This record gives sequence, C-alpha cells and structure tokens, in this order.
Amino acid sequence: MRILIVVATQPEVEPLMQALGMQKSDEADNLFMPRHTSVANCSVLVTGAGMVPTAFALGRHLPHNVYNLVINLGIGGSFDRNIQLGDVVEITKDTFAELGAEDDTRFINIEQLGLGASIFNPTSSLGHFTQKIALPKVSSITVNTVHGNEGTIAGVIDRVNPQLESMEGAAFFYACRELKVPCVQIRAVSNYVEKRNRDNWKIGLAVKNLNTFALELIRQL
Ligand SMILES: O=C(O)c1cccc(C(=O)CC[C@H]2O[C@@H](n3cnc4c(=O)[nH]cnc43)[C@H](O)[C@@H]2O)c1
Repeated sequence: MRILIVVATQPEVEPLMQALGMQKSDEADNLFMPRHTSVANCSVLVTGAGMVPTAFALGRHLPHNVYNLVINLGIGGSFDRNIQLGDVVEITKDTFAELGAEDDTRFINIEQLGLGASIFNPTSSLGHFTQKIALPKVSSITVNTVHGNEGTIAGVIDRVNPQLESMEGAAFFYACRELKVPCVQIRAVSNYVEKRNRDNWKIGLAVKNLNTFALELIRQL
C-alpha cells in the first residue's frame, strides 16, 4: 500500500520521520522517503503553510505519482471546548471560510455569489482502511488569517459553526478531489481559537499525539 503524508511544516511530523528513517528524495527538495524501503511504503511531502502552497505542491506531485491513500497530518486550533488540547481528530468536512464577498457587515459566501464551492469533504475515510482505530469526526474551516480576535471569532462561529481551523485542510481536500486520489485529514489540537496568546498553545503535546497516532496507523495499513 503506497501512502503519502502531506504536511505544512516538517516539525509537525519530525518524530514520524525519525522513526521511519526518512531522508530527502532525489526527486524534490520537499519530498522525503524512508532510507530503507522495507520500513514502510510511505513518503512525506512538506508543502509549506497555507492553502496556496498546499494546492500547488499537490498539483505538481500527484499527477506523476500513484498512491492508495494520501493523508494530511497537522496541528490545528479548536473552537470546540469539548475537544481537549492534544486530542487527535479526523476532519470530515472543511470550509474555505473567507471565500466570498462583503456586503457591508454581511458576508456573502461563494455559493451565494454563484461563483463556486467553499465546502469540501475527504474522498475517503479512516474507517475505509482500518476498523482497528477510530477518531472523533469533526468539521473544520481553512483560513489565511489565524483567528485571534474575539469579534471575528464570534462572527465565524455564527456563520459557519466550525469545530476546528487550519490553514490547509480545504485546499488539501480540493486538490485530492480534483486529482481523484483517496484522502483523509487528521489533526491534533494545539490550541483553542481565542484572543491570541501563544503561551497557551500546546504544540509539543499535539505533535507528540499526532505522530504516535500516525505511526500506529501506518503500521495498521
Ligand atoms: O513553533 C513550533 O515549534 C512549531 C512546531 C510545529 C508546527 C508549528 C506551526 O506553526 C504549525 C503551523 C500550522 O498549524 C496549523 N494551526 C495551528 N493552530 C492553528 C489555528 O489556531 N488556526 C489555524 N491554523 C492553525 C496551521 O495549519 C499551520 O499550517 C510551530
């Protein structure tokens, strides 16, 4: 089974890359493969943070490579206080929350404008590949600007009511759908979406839990 892990930044999957003995591939600077192919049939594509780098990296890589499953791994912020910092979740719906137009104080989404779609789903699911490990299924939004203001946070909750946010998820789903590749998105919660306070972020915990889960998943597949 050929697996591609897609990640915004290398530190988010560094423990997994160490455990699988990954090294830079000859093919591209942002692609990593196990030094010994017997370890796992799994590559890592580091895209850079944000939706444009993610879509571009996937649009360049996927047409020339065949995978049975493409997994977006990353950390994210939670709007939902029932989700604990460090929890690992499966994203089953992701929305480009800023895609649209302002009409004074009213937001008109891209569907209402008749110019396209803002909501995307994974082309596969964890449950399709394994019954042995399951995660809570949550909805997310994808943003260019990480929320850190109480007014804009209240606004997006009122409009979209998301549980999580990231800077890549919906672009990942979009690219995989367009290129007809089975995909899932797994995130670990590093912070709550609130008035910005980096001291409250638990990036280390989120990265540890994300990588523990990902290694177990790769062993199951
Ligand atoms: O500073 C570090 O040590 C460090 C280690 C690993 C990753 C980072 C990042 O900055 C990752 C950026 C990545 O995180 C996602 N993210 C995390 N929280 C949020 C949020 O509240 N809203 C939106 N995105 C979030 C995002 O997908 C970034 O690409 C730092």
